Amino acid sequence: MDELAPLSGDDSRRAAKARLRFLTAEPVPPRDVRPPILASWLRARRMNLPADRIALPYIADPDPDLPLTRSARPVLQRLHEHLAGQPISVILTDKNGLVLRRLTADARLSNHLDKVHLAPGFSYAERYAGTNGIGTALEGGGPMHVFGHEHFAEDLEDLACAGVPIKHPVTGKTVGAIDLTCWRKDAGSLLIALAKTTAEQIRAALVTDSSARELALLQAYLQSNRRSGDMVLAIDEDLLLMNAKAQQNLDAADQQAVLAYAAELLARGSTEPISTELPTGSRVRISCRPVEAGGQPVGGVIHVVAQTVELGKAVAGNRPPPRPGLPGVVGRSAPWLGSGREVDNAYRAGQWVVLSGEPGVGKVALARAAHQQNSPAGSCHVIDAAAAGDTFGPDLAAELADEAVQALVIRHADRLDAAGLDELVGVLYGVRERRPSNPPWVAITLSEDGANDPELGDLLALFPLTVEVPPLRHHVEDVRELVPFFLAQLSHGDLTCSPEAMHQLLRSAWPGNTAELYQVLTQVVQHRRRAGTIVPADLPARLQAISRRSLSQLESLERDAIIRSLVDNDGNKGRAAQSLGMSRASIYRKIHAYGI
Ligand SMILES: Nc1ncnc2c1ncn2[C@@H]1O[C@H](COP(=O)(O)OP(=O)(O)OP(=O)(O)O)[C@@H](O)[C@H]1O
Repeated sequence: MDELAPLSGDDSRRAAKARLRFLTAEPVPPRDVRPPILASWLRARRMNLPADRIALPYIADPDPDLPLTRSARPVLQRLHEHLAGQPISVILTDKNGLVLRRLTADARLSNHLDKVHLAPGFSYAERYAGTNGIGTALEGGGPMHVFGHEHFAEDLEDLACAGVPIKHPVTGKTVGAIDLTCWRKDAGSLLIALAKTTAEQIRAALVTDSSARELALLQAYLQSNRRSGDMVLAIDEDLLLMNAKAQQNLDAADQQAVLAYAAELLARGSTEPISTELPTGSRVRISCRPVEAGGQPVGGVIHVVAQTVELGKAVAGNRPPPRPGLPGVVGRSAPWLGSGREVDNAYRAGQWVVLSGEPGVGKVALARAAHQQNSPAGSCHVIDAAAAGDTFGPDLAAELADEAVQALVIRHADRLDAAGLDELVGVLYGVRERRPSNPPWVAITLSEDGANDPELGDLLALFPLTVEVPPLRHHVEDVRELVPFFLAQLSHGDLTCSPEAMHQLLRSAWPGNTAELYQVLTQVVQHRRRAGTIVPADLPARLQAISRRSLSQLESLERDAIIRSLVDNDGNKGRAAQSLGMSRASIYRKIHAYGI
């Protein structure tokens, strides 16, 4: 049987019989089915895929700005026009089989493809759809033609498809696939030839576009590098350029942190510099300028400026050894360590500090940890302003007058009413006069909006520094350390977490942050009275149900923007979509995909 020629009537009947035999676990004569098809059927069987229907999950709203989508656009459009009204559908997918675009001129074929979910947002990877032109071509890494009964799922038996992987012209890696799908009865050997030519044209367009993009980025980088003596880096999706100064002064952890900050600035479209501390303790100012080519964003040029003379390796040989994290808290991600270092430095400098962030992110925990690090023998008191009674002012004054109190944390300061705020400001103003030789260190915690509340102006004037504590979803990798840390406290080391349960915990968005993780583990420990290993079935149902992949940093920023917009628009999805400049359909899909 010719590997790429369409099946004759006899071949087709033989393939139908072979499929039936295969599904009823009878031996399949090798001449009745092509070897790559049989191999694919076996893979589908191993994955327990249903053969009687197609059951695909909706994966994600395709990004119209992927380099592949952009480069392929004119090629697909031209082919679509040439096919003028023919019942052939032109389909572009990413490297995982996620359908990015579908162009179909024929309404009947288009309806059928909708029914079998061969549509943008669904993945035709073999692991979901079984044997098919897209998934099987991607699996085999070469052109693949799948006719009628050769499809594993019965729903696809009326179709024929020819898929060809698209390889990146420079890296040679598969970046996507092109697929032509038509009715089984219309299939001809030209289908695969046409798919191959189209894949080649897209590859050529990728060469032109990626060199234009890379050239624009390189020019912007070289200009910045020539003009400034700063550490300069440039990034796009695949490329990282770095000058010698950045290479010498930033170690791997610092580089990663700089790139994470730059990605955040680029996503926000912000050119305002940010000041921060890097994991090795260097204080720097980071700014990021977006670079465009042909009106499309291609990446950014990052400037990193050292803010103190002690900057890490800038003083060669004098680099202080990296300090460990603060006592009593765990987590090694750059955002978490960065916040910890800022609070720690503030404590050592006697600088009062505002800790702002979502509920349960660990604001009080960080303030306590900084105190523990620097004055382990002294006492640190925490007052909750949300529970303040009539005697809030006098209680606070008494606490602060006590010379033994070296640190005071006032949590939820933004929940005080106007009178409470006045009292707080009055007491804090008086404290340095009353304890001139031994002033206490004071930290207040605010919700993320509190820092911008004009009512808090007088209070905030007393605090020169605000440290943002990141939500857990922005450093979810720290869950790996938080879980054993909390389990040791809650179960005295009797319980450990299985890799499968950890996998589920790492996938949650943790809207209640670390406090929610602690609560979940408390529940698990209470329900599981026996010592041993926590498995997914021990977790609350909502965590067991999470099957989404982990979100990238940009995706989690997008999810946050959608949540904020929904809150601002009282949950009205239409208005939220409008204010974000996305369609209603997109916001519905994203709400579903991000599990909002
Ligand atoms: N990195 C961490 N390591 C260990 N424990 C942590 C960490 N972060 C938070 N916790 C613990 O998580 C719980 C919640 O933290 P914390 O009370 O400090 O949050 P918060 O941001 O001050 O909350 P809220 O805004 O509700 O006042 C506490 O039990 C705290 O000890």
